[in-house]
Amino acid sequence: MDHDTAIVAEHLHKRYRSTVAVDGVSLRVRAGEVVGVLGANGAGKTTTVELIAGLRRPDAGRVRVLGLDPRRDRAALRQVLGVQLQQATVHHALTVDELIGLFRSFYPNPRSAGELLDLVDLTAQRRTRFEKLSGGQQQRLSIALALAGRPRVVILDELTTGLDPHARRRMQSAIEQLEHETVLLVSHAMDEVERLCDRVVLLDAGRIVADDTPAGLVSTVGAADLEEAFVTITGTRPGELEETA
Ligand SMILES: Nc1ncnc2c1ncn2[C@@H]1O[C@H](COP(=O)(O)OP(=O)(O)OP(=O)(O)O)[C@@H](O)[C@H]1O
Repeated sequence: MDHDTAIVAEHLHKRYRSTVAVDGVSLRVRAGEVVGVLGANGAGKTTTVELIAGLRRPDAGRVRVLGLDPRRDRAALRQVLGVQLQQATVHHALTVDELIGLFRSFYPNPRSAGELLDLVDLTAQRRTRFEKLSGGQQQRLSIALALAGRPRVVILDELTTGLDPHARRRMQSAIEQLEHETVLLVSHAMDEVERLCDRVVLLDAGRIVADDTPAGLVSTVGAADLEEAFVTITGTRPGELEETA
């Protein structure tokens, strides 16, 4: 893998019992690129990023993140990869300060607690236990925790879903401020993808059906905007459930 490449996924397959979730996904992400992963509900986005993060084992295929095998090189990967998932799995009785301190302690050169609190606008909640935070605040904290160790690669699964407009803008500008990081961003918000992403991959039934810049995708199908391109290619709207046979 050359130095320019941050993520390589080759021919990934993942099945859950009778459901084929990921059906031959191959993807290459250059260092510093911000790539959006789009698709209807159930298209395989979360499974794909979980395979890349090493949280699930592919049935077939190969993943490398900065040259590391996510399952074999777990400890090394944890130092360079930050992951924000839909379901936070943190200790609910700990306060915001304690969780940030805990995550900072995992890394040799973490972002400061003040910077992290400011980034996600939780300074006023720093002494609040996780379980007492609102859903949106918990989500913002999980973004701060994903960024605590200055990861070189960041995986964000639904960065702003469920956040109010102010918090959405705030989280998007936090991601815009990341300068050298490689970002894989699962999103249903087409405005967010157009704003943040250099490139988008569109999944449909576990396969990549488009891989282009947002503008390239729009012009290829002759759409007015990314949302219309999404509808044209997948036959569903972003966030809508995919038709199953
Ligand atoms: N743990 C699991 N066990 C069984 N089936 C699963 C599991 N996780 C996902 N699936 C199925 O695999 C398919 C892909 O799911 P996945 O969560 O990857 O899609 P997604 O594109 O992230 O969807 P969403 O937009 O709703 O988050 C779906 O049909 C889903 O029902």
